[in-house]
Amino acid sequence: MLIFLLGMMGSGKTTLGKELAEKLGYTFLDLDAVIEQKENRTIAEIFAAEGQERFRALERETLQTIVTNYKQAIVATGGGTPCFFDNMALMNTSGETVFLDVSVKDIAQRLSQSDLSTRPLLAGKTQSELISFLGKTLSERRRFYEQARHIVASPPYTINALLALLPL
Ligand SMILES: Nc1ncnc2c1ncn2[C@@H]1O[C@H](COP(=O)(O)OP(=O)(O)O)[C@@H](O)[C@H]1O
Ligand SMILES: O=C(O)C1=C[C@@H](OP(=O)(O)O)[C@@H](O)[C@H](O)C1
Ligand SMILES: [Mg+2]
Repeated sequence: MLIFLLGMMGSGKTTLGKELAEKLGYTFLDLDAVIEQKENRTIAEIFAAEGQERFRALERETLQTIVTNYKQAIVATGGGTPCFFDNMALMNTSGETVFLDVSVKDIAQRLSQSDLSTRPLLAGKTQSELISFLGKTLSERRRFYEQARHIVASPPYTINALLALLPL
């Protein structure tokens, strides 16, 4: 089975995805990391050199390659993945989708302790700019995220909450 983790930057897709893959013995794929390997440059470098539009095209292409080549894996998507092209439909027809619905307050708290420069959409923002950007972005993206088959909406967002939802 393919399991796609969806949600905002900082919602824990990469962290929980790794843990879940280890627990289930599945391959773990982080969509951003696969793009970086393929391109031999970082997400920040892709945005800086070619802009978000090119990144979204690469993201779509990579998602399609994963869906074609893997039958069993946990896929941590990027925060924007569900919101471009028909990526949401592609994921819903290829496996199980889980939206990690973490509050803006919790996300901002987590991200303030991380290096924002690796996430080009957040780089250089103050804490109050970060909170207002995350709030606006989540309200625009929610309609895509809510197309996920499963939603994890209560803290502490553990893998046990994920395991309880999935038809394994
Ligand atoms: N369940 C959690 N509780 C608290 N902090 C978390 C949790 N999951 C992730 N984090 C922290 O939040 C930050 C972003 O996590 P990450 O997995 O990179 O998110 P995403 O891939 O969704 O952007 C990291 O610093 C990580 O250590
Ligand atoms: O929300 C977004 O548009 C993005 C999220 C990032 O992934 P994470 O959600 O893992 O930070 C990465 O794909 C890129 O910086 C754009
Ligand atoms: Mg990630």
